[in-house]
Amino acid sequence: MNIALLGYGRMGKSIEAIALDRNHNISLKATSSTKSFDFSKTDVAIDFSIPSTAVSNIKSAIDAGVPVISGTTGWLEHYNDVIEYCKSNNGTFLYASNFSLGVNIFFEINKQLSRLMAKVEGYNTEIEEIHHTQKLDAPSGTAITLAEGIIENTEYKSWTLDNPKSNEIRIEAKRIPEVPGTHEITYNSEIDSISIKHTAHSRQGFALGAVIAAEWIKDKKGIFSMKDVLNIG
Ligand SMILES: NC(=O)C1=CN([C@@H]2O[C@H](COP(=O)(O)OP(=O)(O)OC[C@H]3O[C@@H](n4cnc5c(N)ncnc54)[C@H](OP(=O)(O)O)[C@@H]3O)[C@@H](O)[C@H]2O)C=CC1
Ligand SMILES: O=C(O)C1=N[C@H](C(=O)O)C[C@H](O)C1
Repeated sequence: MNIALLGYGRMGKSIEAIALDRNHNISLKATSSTKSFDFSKTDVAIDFSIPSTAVSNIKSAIDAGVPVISGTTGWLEHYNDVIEYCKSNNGTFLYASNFSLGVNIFFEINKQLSRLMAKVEGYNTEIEEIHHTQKLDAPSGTAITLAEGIIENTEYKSWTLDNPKSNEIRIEAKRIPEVPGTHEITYNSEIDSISIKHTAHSRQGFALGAVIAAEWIKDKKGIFSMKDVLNIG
């Protein structure tokens, strides 16, 4: 399969290594200096770029009739617009805030724990995420997905990075050099605390998940998520 990399930074390069290892070719390596994208030899596009350019990258692939997956975070206020664009152009699109298998299992554990915690009183929920200091967005896309999983099952209505109201989940975003991505959810009461935590040891899990998603989506039409790819949840 021929893969276009829309973004050739830390993730683009990790994806390239895994894609080549799985006998794929890289048809395009786009960076901030790439003027236009030539998709003529591309089967699937993978966008891991920056928040301000993700939407136009995704739409370019849809315009070219190329299935596109995106792992770029920090652009989700435009998610519905992209979905409408994809549907009206009969395109193929998959977004995941986190492509790693471990985190996608963690998303399901988070939802199950939140269902249990909704049945008891006296606990406050907090999410902590830690990433490297080059990260442009806060909170992480993964932390937002975790918060949404809790909101779905509890009385919480939204999340905040600031002082939380009683119906808000506080997300603390820490930036520490070289950390690939750590997420922890804690339920605190006066009596005890319950925590679940996922720690990425490298970017390999994100990159492998993205290549697996690209292989899966190649000949499909529509809007998908990692739940479709991994058949979990
Ligand atoms: N969903 C997931 O599993 C994961 C998501 N991410 C997310 O992926 C994104 C990328 O992360 P990371 O690789 O670490 O970031 P980097 O900063 O290392 O890479 C970003 C890349 O995007 C390129 N870029 C900038 N503008 C454009 C443009 N207009 N068109 C095409 N490419 C462009 C940059 O070009 P240049 O080199 O010229 O600056 C660079 O190559 C982030 O949003 C991050 O949060 C990260 C890990 C996992
Ligand atoms: O920027 C990163 O590095 C990461 N971003 C994603 C996010 O915002 O959740 C996924 C992963 O945690 C690494």
